[in-house]
Amino acid sequence: MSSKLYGQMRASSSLLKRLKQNPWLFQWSRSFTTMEGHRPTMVHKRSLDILHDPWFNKGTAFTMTERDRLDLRGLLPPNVMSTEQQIERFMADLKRLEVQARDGPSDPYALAKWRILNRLHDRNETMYYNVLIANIEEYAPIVYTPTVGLVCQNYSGLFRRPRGMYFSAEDRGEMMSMVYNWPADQVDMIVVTDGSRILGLGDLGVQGIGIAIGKLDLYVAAAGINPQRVLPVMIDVGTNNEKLLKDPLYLGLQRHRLDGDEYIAVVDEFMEAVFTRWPHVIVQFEDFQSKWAFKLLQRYRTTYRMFNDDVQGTAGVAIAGLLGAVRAQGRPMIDFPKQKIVVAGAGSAGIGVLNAARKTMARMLGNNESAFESALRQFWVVDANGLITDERENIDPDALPFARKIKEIHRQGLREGASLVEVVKQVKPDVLLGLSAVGGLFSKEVLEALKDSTSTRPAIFAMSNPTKNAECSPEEAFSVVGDNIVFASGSPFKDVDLGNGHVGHCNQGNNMYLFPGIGLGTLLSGSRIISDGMLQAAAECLAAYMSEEEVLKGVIYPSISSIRDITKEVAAAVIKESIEEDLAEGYREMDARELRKLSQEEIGEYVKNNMWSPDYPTLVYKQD
Ligand SMILES: NC(=O)C1=CN([C@@H]2O[C@H](COP(=O)(O)OP(=O)(O)OC[C@H]3O[C@@H](n4cnc5c(N)ncnc54)[C@H](O)[C@@H]3O)[C@@H](O)[C@H]2O)C=CC1
Ligand SMILES: CC(=O)C(=O)O
Ligand SMILES: [Mg+2]
Repeated sequence: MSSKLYGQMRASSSLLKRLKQNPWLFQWSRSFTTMEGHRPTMVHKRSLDILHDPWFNKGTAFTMTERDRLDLRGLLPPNVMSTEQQIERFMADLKRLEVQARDGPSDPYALAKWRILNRLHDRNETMYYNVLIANIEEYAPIVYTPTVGLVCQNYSGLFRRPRGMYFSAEDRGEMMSMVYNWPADQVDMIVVTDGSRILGLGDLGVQGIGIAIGKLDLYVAAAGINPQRVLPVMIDVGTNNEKLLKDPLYLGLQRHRLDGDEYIAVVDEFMEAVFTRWPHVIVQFEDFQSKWAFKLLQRYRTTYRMFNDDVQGTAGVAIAGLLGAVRAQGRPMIDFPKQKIVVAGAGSAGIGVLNAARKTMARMLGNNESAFESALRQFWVVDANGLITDERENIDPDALPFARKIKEIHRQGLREGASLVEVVKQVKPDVLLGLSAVGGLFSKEVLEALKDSTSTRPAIFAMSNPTKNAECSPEEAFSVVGDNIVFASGSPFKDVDLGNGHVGHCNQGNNMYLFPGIGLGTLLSGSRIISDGMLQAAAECLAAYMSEEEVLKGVIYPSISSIRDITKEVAAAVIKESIEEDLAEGYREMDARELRKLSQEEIGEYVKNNMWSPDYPTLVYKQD
């Protein structure tokens, strides 16, 4: 105890008296003076308990040695901040909010709403999910696209309390033990990203954890996964975003991304660690750059319960929408293989959609090799370098099957690298689908060209996220191409008033209609892996969800207000398929044999009964 403080205490007889009567006050004063004297403070807690205790929490300022001593490694972003930096980060964020509230995005208060919801999430999960579920239409655009994009872009400023785990390149060799720093013994769902391609916003490094949190919010709200059993994960292998590399307040590793075998070794170690601690967990890969999205999917999909949402979830949602667009023309779904489809964007999402659409067409055409080959003639793929043909040098192997033969293309009046507008003019497609991350790519000229479509009802899918990356808005589409189109976008837009009491319907074509059901169905079936058949069953279920009357009105996806119901149906379809493929091993007391005995209706009940609802449980105190 410092002599100065001791002297002050002696001088205060009333304080001494109070100290004698209240020993805890004495303890407090001792710990205060020891802190003054830089002697350690004893704490009787570790891990998240420390971070959730405002008395002891230092947040991002915990040093690495303290993080190891207190079981905090992995529970905080890896860059250790000084006190000054912490304050600077907070102040910079506060200022940013003021600017955004003045002249920010379309909803200037979106970020402020996110903060308020996030604070509630930190304080009271049951209430948070109650609010989210009851107001899903209003708040999905806040916790998910588009606002989650803004949140990720500003995450280093917004970060307050940790949520989820960070496995960084600096944690190599430690992951198997640090996974035990997570307090929950049971984890059902992990959403993991490496932050390399967040929505259409590019490499956001460690800040991409926001997307994993947003996706898991939908897992809880739509699929009824217990919020205590979800885990958002960031694998921080560095960033190639030069702005973040130069920003002293950036919370992630400030080094260029690991690549090649070093990168794979980190992801391998993470997968091994989480499946060792939680053998039944399901891992959703989210927003990995295409370079790794396909490779990691192939690497893990036959050994682990995992899927890639951008490749596989998006594909299923697109197939459901494409089949809806055929029905909206008043034609049977079986006419799908006759559709001419121009796809702008050949990344993880675009190629995922193309592969699934090709397979669906091939199945409808007889499911043989020639059907598989002839289906390819229905697609024209345009990327940043224009139309992809077999004349293209250094073609991405995943895009190769969709490269058009140059002779055929010349006959159509096209060439290698032809622009999107040229392609639309020559092909006159039934469908124009964008997964390019380029806002406004479907320019007035492109949309004008689509007016010559040979379809009775052209379909436009502007699927890139967030809102500013949409290839066009519904207003632009309806006003240029005409009232008789089908329109879908990845982020939500309002319906368009076409005048005379008519409404141009804006569908939200987003993988949120499938991933929660794929996860829930896999969990409740206890399927060993997530097969193509299970994903196909999910897509078909979504396609069949819309009534004839709805699709004829151009409504090809459900309203988000029914997301819990559609998720339940999708989960049931996934379970049924996993039983048929003999992959289901059961879940808890519902073993594989019992599962096989369930009727369609009983599977539906089983799903419903296992969905978590935000009701306060009765609490009983138990001493240690
Ligand atoms: N609606 C939904 O459910 C989903 C939407 N997305 C969105 O799709 C977009 C793309 O995602 P990824 O495929 O993973 O990205 P990516 O970066 O792997 O691929 C982007 C592709 O667009 C191409 N591209 C760039 N400029 C172009 C141009 N001017 N014209 C034509 N193509 C161009 C690139 O060459 C590349 O092939 C993102 O905005 C993402 O938010 C992704 C998954 C789901
Ligand atoms: C929706 C989604 O997964 C994406 O834009 O990446
Ligand atoms: Mg994604």
